Amino acid sequence: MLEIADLTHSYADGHTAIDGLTLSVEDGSLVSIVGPSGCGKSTLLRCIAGLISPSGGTVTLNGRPIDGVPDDLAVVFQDYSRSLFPWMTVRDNVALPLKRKGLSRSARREAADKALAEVGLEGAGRKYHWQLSGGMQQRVAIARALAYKPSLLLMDEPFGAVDAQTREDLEDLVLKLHRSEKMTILLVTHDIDESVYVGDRVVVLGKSPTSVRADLPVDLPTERDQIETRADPEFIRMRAEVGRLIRGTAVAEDETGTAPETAAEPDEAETAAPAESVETAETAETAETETAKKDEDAKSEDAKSETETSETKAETETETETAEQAPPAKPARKRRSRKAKAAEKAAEAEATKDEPAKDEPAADAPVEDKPAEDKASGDKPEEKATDDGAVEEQPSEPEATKDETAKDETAKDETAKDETAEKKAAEQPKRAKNGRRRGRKNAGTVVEAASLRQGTE
Ligand SMILES: Nc1ncnc2c1ncn2[C@@H]1O[C@H](COP(=O)(O)OP(=O)(O)OP(=O)(O)O)[C@@H](O)[C@H]1O
Repeated sequence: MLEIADLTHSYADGHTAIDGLTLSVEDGSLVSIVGPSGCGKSTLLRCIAGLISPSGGTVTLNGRPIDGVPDDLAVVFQDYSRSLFPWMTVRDNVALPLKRKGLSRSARREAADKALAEVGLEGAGRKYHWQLSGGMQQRVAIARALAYKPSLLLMDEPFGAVDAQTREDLEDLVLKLHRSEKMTILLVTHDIDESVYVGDRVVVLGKSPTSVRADLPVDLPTERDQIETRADPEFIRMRAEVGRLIRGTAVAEDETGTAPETAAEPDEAETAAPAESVETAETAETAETETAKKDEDAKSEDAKSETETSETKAETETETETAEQAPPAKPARKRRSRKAKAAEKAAEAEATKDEPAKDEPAADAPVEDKPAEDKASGDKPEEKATDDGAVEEQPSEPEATKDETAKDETAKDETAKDETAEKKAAEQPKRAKNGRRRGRKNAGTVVEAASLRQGTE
């Protein structure tokens, strides 16, 4: 049981996002949360996830006050590209949080495969997420939450970045998993129809500073169908009511002239600045989470190249190496010749092959085996890197490569652009490794803070 009592949160700049919000969520229910843009939905989820400490009130999960990210909680955010690691296979991404549960490697992989099968991605485990469509990537993110088996799953606009058809498929997937896994789900959405379609209840939040404006039970058959349910008179009535409540919030407050226009809380300014504030907060949060994850993963990845028994030693050595070598790694790279780079890539590819070869001899070649997808390996990571905190530093590498090519090579270097997909694939873990090393530099304190669990994104 999740219980939120008289929750209040004001940000450091004095803006109050939540004011006196009270809500109870029974175990096993799926509650949709809707509200006007900027009202405080994400702030509420972050308070529940323990990612921010509320200014006032209490949040308790199964009787325990939340004062950090609870162990049995998982979060799925809208932007899956931020939460999946490009240097890890889909399966390893899904298995990663399970380290927190102390499962053996084989148990983690088994659980990951099972979760992937549940979201319809059996067979995709050996690929990288950037080889998959947006909808498939979000399935991976859902599978990761699923594998973790949280008692509470928080979803913040989880289908906001996919097309309409995929969105419907994912809604049905969540409904199916909710029924089979019986986990409690809180789903924040902007989509009124979606809130009614998936929810057992729809909680409508009021304008910022938000509190619960209405808490409506959804009186529709448990089995939902995209065509029939949406044509159900009760569905139509509900969506109209929720719509009125959301719009009514703005109208009622506008009419009173109290909320938006006061100098104390100018709403226009709030919505102009907020977008950036929110983005900044999310980016920082994701970067922190990812840094924490990178740290965890880097330890594991480094250790993988050693024998099982020498894991600790490998980790220690790599840490030392990182501390000493990480800072100069980037400039040094720019000066390396193509020959040296090629040798390095080959070595890197070999190192990468070593790891899966232990458990699954053919698993190392998800990219190599698929020339058609190799183009993606050259393009997608760069794209992702642009807006992906985790990979933020990675894009500089392809750029650096281009610069170098321009400076040091002549027409011959045009050929370098046509490097085989194998080389690009081999380069991917290389970039990733550099990213991990950089990330690790900052990871200590984040891991110490420990508020960000592997199960959160
Ligand atoms: N880090 C922050 N510092 C200051 N104000 C913030 C911060 N994060 C959010 N806010 C403000 O708190 C309010 C609620 O933001 P929040 O992101 O929770 O709203 P939301 O309902 O999730 O928005 P949206 O529907 O647009 O996703 C907004 O006015 C926003 O500007």
